[in-house]
Amino acid sequence: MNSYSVILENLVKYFGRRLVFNGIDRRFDSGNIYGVAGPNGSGKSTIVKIIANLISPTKGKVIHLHGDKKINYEHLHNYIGFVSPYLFLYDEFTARENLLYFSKIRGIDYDEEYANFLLSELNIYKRKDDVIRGYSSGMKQRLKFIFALIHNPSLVILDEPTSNLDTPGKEKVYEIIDKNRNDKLFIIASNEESDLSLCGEIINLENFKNNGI
Ligand SMILES: Nc1ncnc2c1ncn2[C@@H]1O[C@H](COP(=O)(O)OP(=O)(O)OP(=O)(O)O)[C@@H](O)[C@H]1O
Repeated sequence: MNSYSVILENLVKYFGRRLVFNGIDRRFDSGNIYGVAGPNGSGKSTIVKIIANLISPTKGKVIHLHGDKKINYEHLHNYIGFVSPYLFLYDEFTARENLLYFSKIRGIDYDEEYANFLLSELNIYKRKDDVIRGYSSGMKQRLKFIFALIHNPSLVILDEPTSNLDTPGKEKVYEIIDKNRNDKLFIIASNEESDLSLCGEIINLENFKNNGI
């Protein structure tokens, strides 16, 4: 498996005149788990969305490397798994249909066996043919993990990964992260101490608020 890296070069984000963060230079390498911390509104979701190329930085850039090859943004979705409170599932479809259509949209072969394995791991296999509308918030969160992992991505970005999860759900998520920590790159945005305790290195966004004055 090739290594995967994300390089942030002088990343700056403003929304209008409000500075979110300024001057972030970092390199993240696979085989590691990185944390992004900071109080509510400090920019954790914003920075991970920028890393996933869902929104643009005001200044600076993000480089994704697979081995020593730079990845074009149009192919980025093949390499990234993203769990986020901002990710929406199709409420009228079942879990299985959601996974199937998601794979089609992404142009990846749907691996039913692997999907069933993940559904069992996350303990929602028995509900896979129920429409999502009837899922609890914790079940939806479990399904988001399956979405993030189904295409075996090199980079897994987790924004508030354990929100709505019960203790067995959290433990399962930590177990999956631990199993994959050697060959994937994990970036976890969270304020939960138990999430951050998995991380070898933590960026606190409070340290990137100065205006350069
Ligand atoms: N689309 C947007 N337009 C304007 N301001 C925004 C937008 N998205 C986020 N912000 C602002 O950017 C700042 C950072 O928000 P963000 O959601 O990244 O913080 P967070 O650290 O993830 O917060 P929380 O811990 O509450 O989830 C906040 O001041 C927020 O109001």
